[in-house]
Amino acid sequence: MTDANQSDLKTFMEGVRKRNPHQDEFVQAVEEVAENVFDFVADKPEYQEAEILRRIAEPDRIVSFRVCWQDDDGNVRVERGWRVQNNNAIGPYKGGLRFHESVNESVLKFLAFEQTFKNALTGLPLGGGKGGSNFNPKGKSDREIMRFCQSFMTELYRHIGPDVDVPAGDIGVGPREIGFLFGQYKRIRNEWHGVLTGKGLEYGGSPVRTESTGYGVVYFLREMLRESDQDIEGMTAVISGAGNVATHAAEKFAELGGKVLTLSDSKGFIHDPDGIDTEKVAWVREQKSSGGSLADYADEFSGSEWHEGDKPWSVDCDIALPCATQNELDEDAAKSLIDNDVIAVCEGANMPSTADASHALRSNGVLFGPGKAANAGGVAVSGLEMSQNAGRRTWSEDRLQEELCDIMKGIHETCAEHGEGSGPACEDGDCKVDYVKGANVGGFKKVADAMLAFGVV
Ligand SMILES: NC(=O)C1=CN([C@@H]2O[C@H](COP(=O)(O)OP(=O)(O)OC[C@H]3O[C@@H](n4cnc5c(N)ncnc54)[C@H](O)[C@@H]3O)[C@@H](O)[C@H]2O)C=CC1
Ligand SMILES: O=C(O)CCC(=O)C(=O)O
Repeated sequence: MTDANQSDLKTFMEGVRKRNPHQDEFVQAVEEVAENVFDFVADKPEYQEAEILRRIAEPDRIVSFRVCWQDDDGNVRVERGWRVQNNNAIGPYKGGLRFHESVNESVLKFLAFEQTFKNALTGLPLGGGKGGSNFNPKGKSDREIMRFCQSFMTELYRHIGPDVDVPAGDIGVGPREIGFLFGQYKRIRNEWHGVLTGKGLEYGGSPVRTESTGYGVVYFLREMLRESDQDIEGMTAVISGAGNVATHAAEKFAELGGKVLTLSDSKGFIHDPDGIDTEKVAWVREQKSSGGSLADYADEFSGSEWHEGDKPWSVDCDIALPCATQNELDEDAAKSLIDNDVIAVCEGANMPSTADASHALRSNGVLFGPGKAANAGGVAVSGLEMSQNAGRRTWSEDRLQEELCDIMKGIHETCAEHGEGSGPACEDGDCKVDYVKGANVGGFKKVADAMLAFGVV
């Protein structure tokens, strides 16, 4: 990047920081994209003059609302709900809902911003959005969750629609919550619309949506490894998280002949040197969905250990798949992985690596698949769920598995095209595809070209 570009980038980021005070996650996500985009548009005045990135980094709108509900003891509870509609240049806003106590506007803005690029990379006509609440379903009864979801949808329904904005699940929002939300939307509107994805198969859901994010991560990893004639078979992986993405990534990694050494939650991690095979993954899924503790794994499977309060990144491995939450892998964790000669890090979660960690890994020649590319399989199959609903059809599982595989290959190709022969390691003569740059530029170009066509709106 030239000095002039560097100075423009600095001014741009100062503006972003000033307009979004105390929104660290959002600023982090914008900065990661801006570094690559400023370089890309340096000789393209049409994008510069139209201020495309400045416009994408300002959400189209943010709806914030009060959500009142009653707990089982009759107490009135008050939470906050949001929907961030970031950009709909190439299709209706699309992205999940997160219910977790850590949810705030900064987190949802970063997720909606990332989603805009991710959805563009899928090649499907999907804009970017995200929403959620600081409500935490953990420890709540089914009735309490139902009442909360009904109250949340009683406000949200005004802002969504099959051609407007189509939410789905994310942390804390699984099939149970989607059922309650969809039931309330249908009751209020008296219309059956494919207005949410991740629905149950009995009422318009798509085969393979449940597995698609985790499986997609492993398909993307497989493509990255292929570039250097390597294969998952015989490799070891450290995986964080124990939810939808983590367990399906673990299942597919094991199915393809790899050995999964760890899974984790916010309380600690399990290390099983014998490997967490598909049967053990099924046990973890059942244990977590019934509200049980991951720590019990060590009693259930001999030879394994529970590490209270720790993260799994110091365990020796070939591959790391962070699949829990943002900024869970910091620079120290990256150094441990580098010291253990990790080959690849592929992000199942959204922005799980800090900026310093991402830079350290890439500078040291580690293949690095950013979340907006690697975890796009979930929203891609959501896009296919929308197509099925619109056509009043359900496609076969085989067809959807094949489409998912093809879409992940396509995303890999886009990243390779725009990230070829660059990246921090090039300075040391160890040139690999820079998937971060490839994903940022590939996603940006698709959205930017549509925005150019619309003029200044
Ligand atoms: N579900 C989906 O289709 C997609 C999810 N993602 C991302 O994947 C990540 C995981 O989402 P899901 O598996 O769907 O959620 P989930 O609710 O099924 O599981 C989340 C997992 O992360 C763990 N976790 C949450 N906060 C944590 C913390 N502070 N420290 C350590 N562990 C923590 C939980 O214990 C749980 O095991 C999130 O970043 C989400 O945005 C990305 C693309 C699609
Ligand atoms: O399927 C969807 O629309 C949501 C997926 C999502 O939230 C994500 O990709 O982070």
